[in-house]
Amino acid sequence: MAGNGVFAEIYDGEVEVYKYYADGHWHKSSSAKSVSIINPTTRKTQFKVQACTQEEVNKVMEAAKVAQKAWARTPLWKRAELLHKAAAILKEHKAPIAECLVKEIAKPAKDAVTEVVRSGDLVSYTAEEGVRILGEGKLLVSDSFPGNERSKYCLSSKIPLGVVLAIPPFNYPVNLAVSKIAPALIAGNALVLKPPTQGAVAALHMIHCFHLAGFPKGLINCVTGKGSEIGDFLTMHPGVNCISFTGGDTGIAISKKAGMIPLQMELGGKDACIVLEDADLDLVAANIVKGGFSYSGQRCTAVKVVLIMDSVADEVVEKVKSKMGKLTVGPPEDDCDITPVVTESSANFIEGLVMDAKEKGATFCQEYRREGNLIWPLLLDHVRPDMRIAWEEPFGPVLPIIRIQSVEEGIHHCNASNFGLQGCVFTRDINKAIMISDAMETGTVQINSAPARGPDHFPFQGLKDSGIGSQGITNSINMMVKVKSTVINLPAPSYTMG
Ligand SMILES: NC(=O)C1=CN([C@@H]2O[C@H](COP(=O)(O)OP(=O)(O)OC[C@H]3O[C@@H](n4cnc5c(N)ncnc54)[C@H](OP(=O)(O)O)[C@@H]3O)[C@@H](O)[C@H]2O)C=CC1
Ligand SMILES: O=C(O)[C@H](O)COP(=O)(O)O
Repeated sequence: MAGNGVFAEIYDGEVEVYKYYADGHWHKSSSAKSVSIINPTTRKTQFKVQACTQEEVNKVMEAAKVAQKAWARTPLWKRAELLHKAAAILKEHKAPIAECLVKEIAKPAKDAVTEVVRSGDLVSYTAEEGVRILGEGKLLVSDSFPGNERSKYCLSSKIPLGVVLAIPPFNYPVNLAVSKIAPALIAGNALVLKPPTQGAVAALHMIHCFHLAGFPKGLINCVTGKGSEIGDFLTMHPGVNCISFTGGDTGIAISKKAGMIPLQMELGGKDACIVLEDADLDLVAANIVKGGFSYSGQRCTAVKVVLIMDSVADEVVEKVKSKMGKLTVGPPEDDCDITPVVTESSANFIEGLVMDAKEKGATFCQEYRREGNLIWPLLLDHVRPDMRIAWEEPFGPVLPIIRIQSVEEGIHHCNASNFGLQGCVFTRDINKAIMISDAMETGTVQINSAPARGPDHFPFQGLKDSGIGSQGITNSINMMVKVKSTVINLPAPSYTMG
């Protein structure tokens, strides 16, 4: 059960508020204020977390800075050992953490468990990858540059950045937190996590698993509060040496305000699915349903617009409709496919897109139905570029289909988007697939499968408004270090003899 057993320490039962984590301990905020987490299904307060103060953030940053210096001196194999321990504890306690995900973000029960297990695996893989890539440096010799003899040896190695600020979004509050925490730690950095409000309690449980693993005090910290209230103070804090953020347009605002520090931004997407006439239409339909409706479309990598050749559109629409009819709709506890979207304002936003499409003449393949935050899956056919849903990201179970007359028209629509996260193309012709992939202005193109971030060691990046930098385990480790060179100057040129 959440907040019980080994997790009792993180909960203040008297006032029913979860504590925040700093300097190796669980604390109540001096603000005496809390932030409510609303269960998307019941629309009632499920949990409360501390509203941390600026003073508390200052203390966390100071402690993190001190702890980081000692951590950077900790042998790499020991850092990896602790990460492996945390991963095992996380997986051992998957049930109570998954329970939080069900209650806070209405993630279907089985997917909630998968998120925690995937997170444990990600932490272990990062430990292994870190040992490999951080254990190696480079030796450069000077005589490769014109005019030089071999009188200088340059040793370059990877050193930590300092304090990494991690801000994940609501849809993967555990997995997208550890995808920042583990690379930061293996690389010798300290970490301050600001979890999303919806998902904060799952994140606090996850942090407790790192606490139980025995990381040094002050190295890992988790401050809670509304992003709109403490977000700016955190992201503009002089103690922060790197920000790794996943979320929506907030990330664009952060990148304008942050100082001269490395940024890793994974933002929104409008992932297009381009379907050619020669595609395997059963495969297409299965991937449209999986890609468009998993976790009710609340994935940055969800299929968010289908661009389909007119000649095969009718057949695909029928196949998709038939598969959508089998999706179960209801509470996450029952492991339904479609569950309530995260907040009422999110449901209202989705409804706004649907009503705009209705007014402008889109074809509704199902009746629009909503109860509270629960929106039934909806396919909108004959969507045109003048409709908002052709461009905006619903982050809900509503999928537009735009019929195209040529592949060029599909590529043009995809590239006219301000987003450039992922996209996919369905065809049996690999040559065409490669050429379309090259033409699509997105960070990743999937051939004959729906977009997806995983496996978690694959590079994952967005172009344009979809992000800065690249994630994936290896890229995240490399992003959270800087290069240090030490140059050995020899008294005379020296050449290695054969
Ligand atoms: N490319 C990717 O990998 C992904 C992108 N996304 C995108 O994220 C969006 C949905 O996620 P959502 O969580 O609603 O995104 P938001 O951008 O609203 O929030 C993301 C995180 O930022 C915090 N935050 C809010 N305001 C500030 C601020 N001023 N300064 C610092 N942090 C702040 C939030 O905290 P709080 O909850 O307290 O407001 C939350 O932890 C969609 O657009 C989606 O496409 C989502 C997942 C993955
Ligand atoms: O937040 C998201 O939506 C993810 O980064 C996408 O992850 P997934 O493709 O594994 O669902």
